[in-house]
Amino acid sequence: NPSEFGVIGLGVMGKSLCRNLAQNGFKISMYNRHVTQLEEKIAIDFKSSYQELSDAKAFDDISNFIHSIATPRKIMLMVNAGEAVDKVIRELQPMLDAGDVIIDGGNSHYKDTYRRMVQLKESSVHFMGVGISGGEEGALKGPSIMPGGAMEAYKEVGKYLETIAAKDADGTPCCSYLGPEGSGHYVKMVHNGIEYAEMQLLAEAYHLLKLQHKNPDEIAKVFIAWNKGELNSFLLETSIDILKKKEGDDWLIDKILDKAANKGTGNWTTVSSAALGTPSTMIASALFARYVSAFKEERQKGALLLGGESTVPNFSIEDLKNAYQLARVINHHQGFELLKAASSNFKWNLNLNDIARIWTNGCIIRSRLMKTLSRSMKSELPLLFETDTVALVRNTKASLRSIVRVAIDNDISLPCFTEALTYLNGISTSDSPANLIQAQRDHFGAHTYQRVDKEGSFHTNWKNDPL
Ligand SMILES: O=C(O)[C@H](O)[C@@H](O)[C@H](O)[C@H](O)COP(=O)(O)O
Repeated sequence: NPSEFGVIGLGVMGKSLCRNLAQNGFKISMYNRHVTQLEEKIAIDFKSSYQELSDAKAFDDISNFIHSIATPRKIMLMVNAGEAVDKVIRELQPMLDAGDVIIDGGNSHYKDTYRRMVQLKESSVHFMGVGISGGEEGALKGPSIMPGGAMEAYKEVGKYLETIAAKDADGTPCCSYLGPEGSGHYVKMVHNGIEYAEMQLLAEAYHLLKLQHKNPDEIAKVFIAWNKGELNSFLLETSIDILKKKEGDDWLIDKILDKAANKGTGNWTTVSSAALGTPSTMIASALFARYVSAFKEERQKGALLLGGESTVPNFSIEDLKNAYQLARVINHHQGFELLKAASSNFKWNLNLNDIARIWTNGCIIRSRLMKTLSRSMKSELPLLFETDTVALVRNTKASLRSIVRVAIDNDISLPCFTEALTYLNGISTSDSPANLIQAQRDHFGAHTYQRVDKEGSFHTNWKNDPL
């Protein structure tokens, strides 16, 4: 009997998805390419390692793999983003039939996804860019899935993706068709952008508590209390696990080098927000905080040459908690505003409530806040101006102000907390100083300006002396 679904690429995510598909009763074929003598056994060894894969077919020859799958074929690529995807497509395309569906489940750039869609269209093969979030465990037990591409293609593969996906509070799959072209990968990219700022906010809270000479266990206790309430989230739980992890008598966290890496999605999100003219300032701050962290030697030299004397910051846990809650809401507001801008710019007609719903389970940014947003978010109103958020701002802004003040007074760098307050003040300033910017642009570049008292655009000879 031919298989009904194929998976190419048995890395961490590929393996978990195969087991998830098999555990859900799907007849699958698995393929991993030859690289070294090791490869020889990858697919076959993997098959023999798990009972649920007993009916699965394992291949290290791509043509046998292709011919083991019923047509129209449904094949998911789980290979590294970039050239690896193009290489596999070049190998596959000559062997595929019209109507087959190729799904790219990796963290690919949405523009690459669109290019590949156009390329495969020449062979009447569908290509879908599908964001998959949740890491190794999520992929096995139920990830959050963000499909983009032709609806016609989704009709072929939706059943498989929805079955393996996490389920929301009502039991509905955290997977539904999002839109055309690279919209699926775009939504996953923004998911990761929000993830960057969420992680950075937790790192900044950890930093402040550590500067109060709290040890990792004591910091974990603070986070455990937060996790019981409104602030409950997967990333908070992850941070608690990490803070409690010991190596002998030492905490492992204290042994980890403070240089944050990245694989590109935060960068792409920041580039896209700049291109779309949407201020995703917290995601950008989180990305650049990772870049600053990479300059370890310079930071050590900076501490000696430029640093102030280290002082113990005096702040209340209550203020930190409120500041964290508000900063998270501003981060989500900016993320959804970026999705809104992309949806209108690319004419994708994204359903923001459904995206929030898909992000309530399975993914890295799943949280109680996301559940609230999936129910309350009204697409026409920016999240920040919604009644509940306005009330939250009124109740917690003082805390955010005091946390940022403590950072400034103690020479502590809190990029995301500080940016949250800066953005909040900026977006609630009716008379900004941008009028001087416009005049300066007109002065040195004749770029013209608009007036508050007359329609039209104006240019002024700013030099009082005649030209
Ligand atoms: O949603 C997810 O499951 C993760 O976001 C996943 O996609 C991956 O862990 C990212 O690559 C992390 O991004 P960085 O490597 O850039 O931190």
